[in-house]
Amino acid sequence: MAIAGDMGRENLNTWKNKVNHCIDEAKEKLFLLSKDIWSSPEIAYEEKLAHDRLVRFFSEEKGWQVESHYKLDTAFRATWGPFGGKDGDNVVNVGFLCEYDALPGIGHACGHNLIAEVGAAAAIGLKGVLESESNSPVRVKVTVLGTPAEEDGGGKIDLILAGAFEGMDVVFMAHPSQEDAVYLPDMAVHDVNVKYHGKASHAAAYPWEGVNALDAAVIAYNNLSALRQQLKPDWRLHGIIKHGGLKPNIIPAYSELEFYLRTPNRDLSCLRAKAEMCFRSAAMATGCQVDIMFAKHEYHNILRNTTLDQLYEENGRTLGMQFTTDQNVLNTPSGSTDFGNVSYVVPGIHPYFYIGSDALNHTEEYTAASGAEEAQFYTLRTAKALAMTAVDVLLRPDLLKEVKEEFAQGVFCEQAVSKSAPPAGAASVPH
Ligand SMILES: NCCC[C@H](NC(=O)CCN)C(=O)O
Repeated sequence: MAIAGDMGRENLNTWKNKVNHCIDEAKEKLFLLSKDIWSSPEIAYEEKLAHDRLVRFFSEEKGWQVESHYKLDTAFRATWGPFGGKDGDNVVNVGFLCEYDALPGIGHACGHNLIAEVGAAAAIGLKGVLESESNSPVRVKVTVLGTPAEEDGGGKIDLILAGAFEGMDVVFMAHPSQEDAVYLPDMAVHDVNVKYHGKASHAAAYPWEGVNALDAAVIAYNNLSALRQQLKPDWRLHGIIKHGGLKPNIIPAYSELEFYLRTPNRDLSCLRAKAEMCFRSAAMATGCQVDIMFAKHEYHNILRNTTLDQLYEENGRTLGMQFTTDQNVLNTPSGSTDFGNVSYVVPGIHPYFYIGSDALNHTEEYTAASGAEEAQFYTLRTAKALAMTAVDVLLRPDLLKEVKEEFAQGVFCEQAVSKSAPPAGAASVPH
């Protein structure tokens, strides 16, 4: 990777130091932003307070154009620029993503308040250096997208379909974890909701008149547990019984399950077909009617961009990050994210970051860690590494071209591998 002649390493370092300085200067208000989001956890598509708080944050900053309720009720967009370069130059549009949805019952147990903070901090850092350096060789626009509903539904996929990512050249976000990792293998996932309809009856007086929907749910659950043993080691299949009846002496007329089906790449069709047989056979065994409703969106696996990964790692190291080398962590399928779909439409990165705690995501301990002051150092360090990587993309000649070439090649290869994968945002499949 080359460094510009007249914009050599010294200049690059000056820019990066300024980025870090701007982020440090804003640290109090960034912590307040994060803490406010953390204190009022809201689930997917209901992040009204978080939306309003982030909109207020960017409206109070100078120079940002802020669009509330941008294409979705709880999404927003804040843009700054174009700035620098010469009139008529191509504009490089750098995107930072904020997530801010919480989990039901346990609040910000995945630390999405910190994702919002990282996105806001990195954007402020990049804008800060561009403003203070009047000689930006490229014409730059900074875009912050507030993307709701990562834990459920896939707000980023809604936004992709609504055109919100059009015109972006590169996109950055980071996710809290137990370690710093440039990349962890996030999987494709398709959520499915299953309802069994039976017939109520007195469970002791005339049980033979009933059709037991809870039995159907339990049989389906067991079918899927048996299926799991036959699946590839890197596939995942897991779920809950959401409704299982009202009272022991009423044969349950209704039950409901929710399952997530995951594979390492976008072709979920085989797992979907196998799971469907499990659900249908349980209906047949019990005489229930079944409704199988797949979620409207599938999440894709993340398409890696190693050019960006490498830069992020270099920048992170200069800030003292120690990236995990544990092969178990690096190669074990982690969860899923709707950033996977973004990674197929815009080149980008989604590194993971340590937040000062060994607690595991989706636990109450992680909720506490996400709101703790200790997480702040790591969160801002991550924002700095992202913004520094954006500086590399802007200042190093031909780097953006390299990033885009790798992206195009990656999309092409993935398409060849999973020819049968449905397009992003495939319609829900009622049965
Ligand atoms: N229904 C989609 C679930 C997404 C969820 N995401 C996370 O936990 C964020 C960390 N990757 C998941 O269960 O993977």
